[in-house]
Amino acid sequence: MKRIEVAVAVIVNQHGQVLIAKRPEHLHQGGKWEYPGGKIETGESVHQAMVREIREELALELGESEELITLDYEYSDKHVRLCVRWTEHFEGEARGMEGQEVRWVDWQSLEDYRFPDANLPILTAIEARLGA
Ligand SMILES: Nc1nc2c([nH]c(=O)n2[C@@H]2O[C@H](COP(=O)(O)OP(=O)(O)OP(=O)(O)O)[C@@H](O)[C@H]2O)c(=O)[nH]1
Ligand SMILES: [Mg+2]
Repeated sequence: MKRIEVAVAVIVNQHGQVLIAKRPEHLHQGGKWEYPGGKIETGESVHQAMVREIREELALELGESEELITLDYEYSDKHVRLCVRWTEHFEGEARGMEGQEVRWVDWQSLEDYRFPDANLPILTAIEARLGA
């Protein structure tokens, strides 16, 4: 099965809150919460794809970012590589441009939200950074 490469953004504000969005019901893994992002297009770096997706989905402008974790996961119907980056640099107010619900969540509360199965290592990586 083809593996799709996805740029994923962990966006953190000055209060240690992380921005999450709810995936529309009709999409793959719909109804669950996600770190915003989307598919990397040909010729794009992960950072570039992430900046483009966050502009499209949330109307936020991201600044510099750094790698957090890269992980491969095989859903029954889809294989994904999540290239997850970390940024504390953004301008604007997050809005769900595609009608999706968007929330800033204390990092300690992330475990209360249902994310796609692939996501568990991302939570561990966030906790390692913010909980240290
Ligand atoms: N954005 C995002 N995608 C995730 C996460 N976890 C996870 O398994 N995925 C999977 O990665 C893929 C990302 O695709 P997407 O639907 O966001 O892609 P996209 O924004 O380019 O949308 P499109 O399909 O309309 O082009 C989906 O299969 C989704 O289920 C996550 O935390 N954030
Ligand atoms: Mg997306």
